[in-house]
Amino acid sequence: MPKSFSVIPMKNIVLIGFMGTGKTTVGRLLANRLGRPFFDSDKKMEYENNLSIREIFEVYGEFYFRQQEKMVIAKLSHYKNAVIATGGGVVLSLENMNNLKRNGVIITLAASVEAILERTGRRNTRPLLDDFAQRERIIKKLLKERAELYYNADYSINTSSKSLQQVINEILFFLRQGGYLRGKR
Ligand SMILES: Nc1ncnc2c1ncn2[C@@H]1O[C@H](COP(=O)(O)OP(=O)(O)O)[C@@H](O)[C@H]1O
Ligand SMILES: O=C(O)C1=C[C@@H](OP(=O)(O)O)[C@@H](O)[C@H](O)C1
Ligand SMILES: [Mg+2]
Repeated sequence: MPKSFSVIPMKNIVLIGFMGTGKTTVGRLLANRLGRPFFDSDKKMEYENNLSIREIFEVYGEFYFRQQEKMVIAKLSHYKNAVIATGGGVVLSLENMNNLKRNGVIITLAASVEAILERTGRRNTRPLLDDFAQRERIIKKLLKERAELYYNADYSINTSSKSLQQVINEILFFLRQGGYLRGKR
């Protein structure tokens, strides 16, 4: 019998949620905390295409981006013990969600329009929010379209007025309560 807990295959911890809710940042910190590998579907797509997300949108368009996203999610879903941050639009595909759920516990990060505006305004890396004058309207529209899809999760956290550390502690509490973590961590 292996002594180390880490070799026991465990579910992936998958973060979903709208742009700017903190998936990439929280995912990386959580993975460090748990000593698990971290993957971000956008980063993996950028690496595999040798293009930034912005370039993929500009050169090939959103449809191609969504196809690439599906391929990356299908690959990541075969991993074990990982923390996976997804892009905000991953919920648009039921195939993505079914893949992620097969071996993952799904956690939604949510945030108010104000927090999303503030957090996504720091760096202009999201092609869907390029039109600066229309950002608030676009965020509200997309949130409305997707709201129900983000409920497709095992747990949900409103991060609006929480620090990164508070968000991580809340995730850890949920994971421990749910028996998703084994060992001392
Ligand atoms: N709870 C939080 N409190 C304050 N800032 C946050 C919080 N969560 C994320 N951020 C910041 O918001 C920005 C967007 O976060 P990011 O992880 O890229 O979100 P996502 O991957 O969900 O789009 C980053 O600058 C990040 O540091
Ligand atoms: O919501 C979306 O459709 C998108 C979210 C982005 O990821 P983040 O949620 O990490 O910003 C990125 O995948 C792309 O710009 C499209
Ligand atoms: Mg991200």
